[in-house]
Amino acid sequence: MVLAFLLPRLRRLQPGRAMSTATGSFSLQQPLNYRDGGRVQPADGGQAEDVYEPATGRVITKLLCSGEKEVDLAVRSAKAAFQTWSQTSGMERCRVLLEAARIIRERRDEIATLETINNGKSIFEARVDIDISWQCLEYYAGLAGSLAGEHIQLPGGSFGYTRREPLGVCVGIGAWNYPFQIACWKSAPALACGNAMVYKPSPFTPISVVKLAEIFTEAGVPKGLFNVVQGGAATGQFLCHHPDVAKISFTGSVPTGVKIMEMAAKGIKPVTLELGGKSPLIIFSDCSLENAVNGALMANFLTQGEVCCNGTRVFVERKILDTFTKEVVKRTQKIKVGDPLQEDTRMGALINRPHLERVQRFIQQAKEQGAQVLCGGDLYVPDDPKLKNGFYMKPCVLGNCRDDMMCVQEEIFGPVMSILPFDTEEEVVERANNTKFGLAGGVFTRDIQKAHRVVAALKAGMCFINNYNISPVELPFGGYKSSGFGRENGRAAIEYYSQLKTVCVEMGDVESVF
Ligand SMILES: NC(=O)C1=CN([C@@H]2O[C@H](COP(=O)(O)OP(=O)(O)OC[C@H]3O[C@@H](n4cnc5c(N)ncnc54)[C@H](O)[C@@H]3O)[C@@H](O)[C@H]2O)C=CC1
Ligand SMILES: C[N+](C)(C)CCCC(=O)O
Repeated sequence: MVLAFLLPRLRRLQPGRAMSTATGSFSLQQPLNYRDGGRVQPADGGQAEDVYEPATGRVITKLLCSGEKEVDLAVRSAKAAFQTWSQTSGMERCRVLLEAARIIRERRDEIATLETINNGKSIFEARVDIDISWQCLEYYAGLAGSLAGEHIQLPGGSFGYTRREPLGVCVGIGAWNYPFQIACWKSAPALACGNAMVYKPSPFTPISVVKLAEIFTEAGVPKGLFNVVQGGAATGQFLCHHPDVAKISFTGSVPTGVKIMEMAAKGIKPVTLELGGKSPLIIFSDCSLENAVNGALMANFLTQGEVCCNGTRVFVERKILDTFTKEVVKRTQKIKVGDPLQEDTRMGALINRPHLERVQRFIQQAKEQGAQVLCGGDLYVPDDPKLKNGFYMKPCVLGNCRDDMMCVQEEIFGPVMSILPFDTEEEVVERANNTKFGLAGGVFTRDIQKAHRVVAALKAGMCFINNYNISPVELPFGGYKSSGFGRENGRAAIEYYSQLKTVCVEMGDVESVF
């Protein structure tokens, strides 16, 4: 069972507060910025952008982009909240974060519904995202009380100790594929460590993060500790350049990651970069075929394939190429695409029209370069008239692929799997690593030595053996090479939201050199 890791946690779920919004009926008038404990209109900027419901192509609200003044107000407010929050004990922070986790769990359906409306992913998946989100808050709540330094003995009874201190106002900049979850992956460790955060979601998905801000306030974080500013690149730049910002954690594309690092360099600000990928999934002939097929679907088709760590280069040992491919194609054709708020839908709509067209161009180019479309790839227009203008396509499996094709080299960020045959372990490891990215990788085999040997050789930050794309919050997540650096989740993230102070204590007299 691919989702088995979640089941013990899901059993603890309280019944969700049901939300009955139907696709095509949602609209929002409330302001989308959040500052000092409430929703506000931005103080300046004000350029309006349409926000869409991908399932129908409708505009559901307008986003007002924040200008320099608004960004400054948000950072100032966070700085003031930091003064009190950073002085609380870890146990106090733990209690507040646990309360926030509890509220998210209670409003799971409501938040998942908003996420589905604004992102286009199926409600089934959105609920899993929200579960991972509250688990993340619970996890860092648990760590908050035990953040500690070391005590080191020195000669003559002298000693030193280290303190793990917060950084100050951290900036989170998120992508549109996991709007609520990305905000939790950043804010939970940031707040647990005693920091404040100003968060800027993607302008495509501005809605659910404001709910998170409201929940933090309700749970008892000081006003201003978690502020939201809305906008695109210009707003992001104001944030990155702000002198009172201590750290930037970014999730998004490689080109933007480069710009973020350049801006951070000017202020000597530490950065966490969670960037794109083109990860390999290696299927050996001695695998459990059923698990490998399930794994390949998990690795390619969650959130319409708009997942950074997707295993989109599926290397299959030639001996089982035909059997594996046949089964993967059969299962892919059965994926129910359509209204994402329907309980039995498993693939919704892509984020917007330009992105859908970009994915289509990749498929067209793949065909021109000699790949064979084994299934899907075409636009899909559901029968339901209200979905006619939605951004749907059928999940696609490409055969006859070669390593030099664009579809195998570039991140498509859509539901497109490329199948590549291989003959030997040595060969496949070399080909798997032959990429500028290094976010994730996976291997399916029953041979445990081979499994560990292969993942040890993969140049990627997040490797899976006999599964793919599950995300226990206890495990660090992040990339190698152009996929970025720094880690989210797990104990490792603490290091990226705190700084170490060393205190050297003299118990004797000063022996001066002079
Ligand atoms: N490694 C990871 O954890 C993840 C990586 N991604 C990557 O993100 C990409 C898709 O997301 P997009 O939102 O299209 O990426 P993007 O890079 O266009 O935008 C990401 C965020 O950065 C902001 N931004 C854009 N230009 C900026 C600038 N000059 N200064 C400051 N902020 C700026 C955007 O408004 C948005 O909030 C894919 O390449 C994907 O691989 C997406 C999700 C997770
Ligand atoms: C949740 N998971 C593992 C499927 C994806 C997380 C990374 C991302 O934001 O794309």
